[in-house]
Amino acid sequence: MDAAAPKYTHRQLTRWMFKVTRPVLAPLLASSAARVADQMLGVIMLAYCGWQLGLRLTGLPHATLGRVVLVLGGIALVKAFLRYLEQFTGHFVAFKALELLRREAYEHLYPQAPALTRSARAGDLLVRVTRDIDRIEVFFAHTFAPAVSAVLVPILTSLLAWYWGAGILALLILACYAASLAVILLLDLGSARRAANQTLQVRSGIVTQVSDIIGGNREIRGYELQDDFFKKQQQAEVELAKVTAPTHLVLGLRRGVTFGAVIGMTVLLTLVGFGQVRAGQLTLPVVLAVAAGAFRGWESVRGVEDFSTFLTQSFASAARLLELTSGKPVPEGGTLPLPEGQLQFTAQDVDFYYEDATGQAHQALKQVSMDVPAGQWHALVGPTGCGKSTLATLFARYTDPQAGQLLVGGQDLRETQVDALRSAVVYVPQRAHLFNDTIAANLRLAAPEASEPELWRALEIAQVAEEVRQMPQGLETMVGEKGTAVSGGQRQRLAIARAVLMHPRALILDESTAHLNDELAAQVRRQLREALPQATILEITHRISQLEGVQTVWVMDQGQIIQSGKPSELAQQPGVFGSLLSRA
Ligand SMILES: Nc1ncnc2c1ncn2[C@@H]1O[C@H](COP(=O)(O)OP(=O)(O)OP(=O)(O)O)[C@@H](O)[C@H]1O
Repeated sequence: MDAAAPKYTHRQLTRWMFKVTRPVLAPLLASSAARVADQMLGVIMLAYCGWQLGLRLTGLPHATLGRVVLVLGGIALVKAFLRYLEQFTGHFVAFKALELLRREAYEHLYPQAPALTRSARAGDLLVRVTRDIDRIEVFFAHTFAPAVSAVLVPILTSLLAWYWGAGILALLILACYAASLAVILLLDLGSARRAANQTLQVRSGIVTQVSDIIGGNREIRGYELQDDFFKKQQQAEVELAKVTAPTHLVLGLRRGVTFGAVIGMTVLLTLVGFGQVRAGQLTLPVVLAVAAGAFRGWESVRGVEDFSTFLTQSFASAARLLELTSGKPVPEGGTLPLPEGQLQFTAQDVDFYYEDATGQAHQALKQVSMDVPAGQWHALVGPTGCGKSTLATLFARYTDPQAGQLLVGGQDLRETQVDALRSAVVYVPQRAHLFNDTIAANLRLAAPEASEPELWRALEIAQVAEEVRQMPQGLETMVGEKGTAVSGGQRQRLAIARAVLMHPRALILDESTAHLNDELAAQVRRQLREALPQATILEITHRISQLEGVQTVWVMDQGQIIQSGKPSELAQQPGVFGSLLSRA
């Protein structure tokens, strides 16, 4: 997946962000109002100081120092309260926006799984649902209120100047603010936006690398590849420094421009103001009040500096998240209940393609047609990578084929209710995932109401009960992250036990006994057959010499079914099955 942002316009992204975070719009407005009021009080404070200084310099009646301090202290108190209000509502908005965005992401991810998780890079996915969401949150925390105050504070400041009779100075303030805003925003376009997109891409690559390193730690140590991986990480860091350089250049330039502009504006206002004082059109206190107030009001424009940086990053992140959440839910539709009775499966002229990271399609299944008779045990065999798992996941409707049709009990899978299908047709994947929880909790994922005796029964069928009994914590044993605290064979049998608890009408076992010795594997198969006498069982296996009780075997090669029949018949015929058998 590419992190390219231009897929969506800023308008589309803004509309999407506001749509997702609609519930926080009211506090967002409150936060913005508090910010504007706070900054305007800042303007008034400094203008008051300028005014009092002007009165003193011109010998006009002025307030005592104590009174000035009292007035400033009073304003400061209100200002502090407004600042607190802005921060409080701003943080409320930010955390609520985080929650809403996360919910939006996960709500859209689940319907796309498991097709999405089969193809997306796990690290990149992780970055999108964590870092990208954090960046979008910044849009609400640091972007909206500064944008509002950057527009309103200059207008209100110049209105104040106009109210004091300094019309020309008011116009000058507006012109200076507008020019600076334009420069800041223009300096941000182009290179900075591209840099933000590239940065996200590189960062996502780094996270993918890190998750790869953590996952493949044993291999890296085993093959002594630490230096290679370290160098790879270093290269990525260098790349990151390279792509972030334009952003830093723009930031530095902008900081210089804004600092120069604030000084320039204050000097200009003072000079023009003095001219007007000399011409008798304005008084010195007004000029000093306006110049000081305008100087303070600059804070609002400075906020735009940060805001435009955050905005660029937020848009880039929003584009990546929107791309993820707008992925097509797989599968869709399906209103018919599952047909009654034993389940028969049919594939008719099925083609399936995987898309790689560059968007190129690779065909995994070619014109596959097969009939899996109901209520018997069948096997799917073939060399590695020939398409067995792909075909099996299509029967559980993890995803849909690009061409052809799949039927269950004579009914199109696309027309069948997905929930009904998934609770009746259970696919036990090659690398079944165990969650970092107890054995009991992992089993109850399939059947939350299952009693302890039911759990033990399922474990017995899967031939793992004895081992669990011997564990000090028994059913309460933690399986560790990704089930690393149990052996590969135990993990597989726990996954089988979990499937058994669903009382499936059809079971697809994808190399589910690969880690077991022949004898244990045969026991598991026998127990399963006894426990699920009516179920249709399709087993993907490399254990080709152990197909006792198997009615039909399909042999696949390079995405096609090339042989099918009873194992004993196929063993007599020339072909792939015979040669696989001779090697077994
Ligand atoms: N998520 C994926 N993205 C891209 N290509 C994939 C993906 N999964 C599988 N493939 C490719 O599709 C083809 C069929 O893969 P599949 O896993 O179905 O084969 P298999 O027969 O089950 O292999 P094995 O016996 O090794 O498990 C292979 O060429 C594989 O590289």
